[in-house]
Amino acid sequence: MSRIVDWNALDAQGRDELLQRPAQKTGTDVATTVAALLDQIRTDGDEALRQIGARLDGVALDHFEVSGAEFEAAAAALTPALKAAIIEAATRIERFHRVGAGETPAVETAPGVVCQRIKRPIARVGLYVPAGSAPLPSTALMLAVPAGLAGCREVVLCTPPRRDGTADPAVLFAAAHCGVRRVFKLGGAQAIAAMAFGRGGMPACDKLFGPGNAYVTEAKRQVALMTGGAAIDMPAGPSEVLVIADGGANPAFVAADLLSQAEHGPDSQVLLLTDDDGLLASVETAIQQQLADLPRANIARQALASSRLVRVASIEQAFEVSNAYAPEHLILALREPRGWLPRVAAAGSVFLGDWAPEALGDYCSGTNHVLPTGGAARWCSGLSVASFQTSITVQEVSPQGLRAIGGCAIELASAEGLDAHRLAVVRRLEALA
Ligand SMILES: NC(=O)c1ccc[n+]([C@@H]2O[C@H](COP(=O)([O-])OP(=O)(O)OC[C@H]3O[C@@H](n4cnc5c(N)ncnc54)[C@H](O)[C@@H]3O)[C@@H](O)[C@H]2O)c1
Ligand SMILES: N[C@H](CO)Cc1c[nH]c[nH+]1
Ligand SMILES: [Zn+2]
Repeated sequence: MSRIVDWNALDAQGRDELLQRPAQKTGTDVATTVAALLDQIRTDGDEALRQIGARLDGVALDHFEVSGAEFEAAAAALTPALKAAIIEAATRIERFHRVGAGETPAVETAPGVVCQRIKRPIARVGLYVPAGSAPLPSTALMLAVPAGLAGCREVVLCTPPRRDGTADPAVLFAAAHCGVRRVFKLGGAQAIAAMAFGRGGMPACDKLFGPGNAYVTEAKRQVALMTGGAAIDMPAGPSEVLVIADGGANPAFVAADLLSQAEHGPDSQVLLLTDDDGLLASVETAIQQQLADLPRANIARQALASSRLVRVASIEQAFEVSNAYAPEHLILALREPRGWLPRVAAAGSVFLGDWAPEALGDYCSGTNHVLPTGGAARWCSGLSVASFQTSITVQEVSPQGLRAIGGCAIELASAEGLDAHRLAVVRRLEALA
C-alpha cells in the first residue's frame, strides 16, 4: 500500500481516519485490561504486583525497590562517555527549565489592592520511566530535573524490570544524578496503580508523571478519574511527529526524522505534509533506503503502516491540517521557518528548520520531551516545573484598597442575592467611615 495520499482527494471520512491515531483504534480492549489490573492491585497489593510482573514482564520480584548496591553497580556499569552525556543533558535541561520557574511579580490591580501568585511544590510525586521496548534514561532526566527544581518533598520513580530482575543502569544513574533515590522496579499499569494507591512499598502519590505505552497512558487516565485518585500530568502516549516540508527540504533528513519516531513502537505515528510532489517521492525512497539499515526496522515498519506522506495544496493548508491533528512534535522543514511560527496553533514541541532534528529535543536541547499525544496538544502543554507545583493566589488589601473596590463587590453581591457577602464588605467600610 502506498503511504502517499492527496489530502484534497480525501472525503470527510478519509480525512478523519488520517488524523486518527493507531492507539485510539484499540482503546476499548486496553481500557478493559487496565481496569482489571488496577482493581487487582488495589485489592491484593504486593502479591498482585508480583504475579502481574511475572506474567507481563517475565520476572516475579518479592521486593520492588532498588537497593543502594544496585545504584552503585549501575554507576559502575556505565561507560564514562554515557555518564558524561547524561550529565551534560541534565545540565542543559535544568538551564532551560529554571527560567520562569520562580515567583511571578505582584500586581496592584487597584490602589491599595495587591494580588500575587505564590508557588508551592506538590508534596508527593510519582515518575514513570518507560523501558518496555527500550529503556529511556532521557525520560528520567525529563521528569526528575523539573521535579527537583520545583522542590517536591517525596519523589518516587517506577521503571519496568529487566528479565534478570534488575533495572536499567542508565535509568538508575540518571535518576540518582537528579537526586531521585527511591526507584521501584515496576512497569506498565502496575506501576501506575502502585504509585496511585501506595502499593509495593511506596507512598500514595498526589500526582503521577511520565510517558508510556497505551497501557500506561490508559492507567493514568483511569486513576485520575477515581475518587481520591492521583492527579496526572497529561496523556503522553505513543510518540508522534508531523513534518511540514517545502520543496527545499532535504529528503534524507525528513525521512530520518520520520523514522526516529516510527522506531519507538508499532503504535507510533509519523506524518509528512508537503506541497511538493518531488519531495514526496524522494522521502518515500529515502525511507526505504534508511529502513534497510535500522536495527528496529521491524517496529518502524509497523508504525509506518498507519503513517502517511500527504500532498497538500499549499503550506498554508499544511498548517490547517497540522493544527487539526495537534502533533506531539512538529518539524518545520521550511525556508524561513520562524516566519511560519504564528500559524502553529496546537503542537507539543516545534523544531525549526533543517538543522533541528526532533532527536535533539528528545535528549539534550533543553526542552522537555514529555509531551501531549493523541491530539491533547490542543488543550495541554508539555512538562515544565509548573507541572510539579501548585500556584496559590494571594491578595493584600489596605483600607484605601477596600474603599477603592468595595462598591464593586457590594453591587455584585446584591445582584447574586448573597447578603452575607455584601455585609462582609459593608461592615468594614462602615468601620472605616
Ligand atoms: N509522549 C511522550 O512524551 C513520550 C516520551 C517517551 C516515550 N513515549 C512512548 O512511550 C512508550 C513506551 O512504551 P514501551 O512499551 O516501550 O514501555 P512502557 O514502559 O511504557 O511499557 C512497558 C510495560 O507495558 C506493560 N505491558 C506490555 N504488554 C502488556 C499487555 N498486553 N497488557 C498489559 N500490560 C502490558 C508491561 O507491564 C511492561 O512493563 C512508547 O510508545 C513511546 O513512543 C512517549
Ligand atoms: N520521542 C520520545 C517522546 O515522544 C522521547 C524519547 C526518549 N528517547 C528517545 N525519544
Ligand atoms: Zn524519540
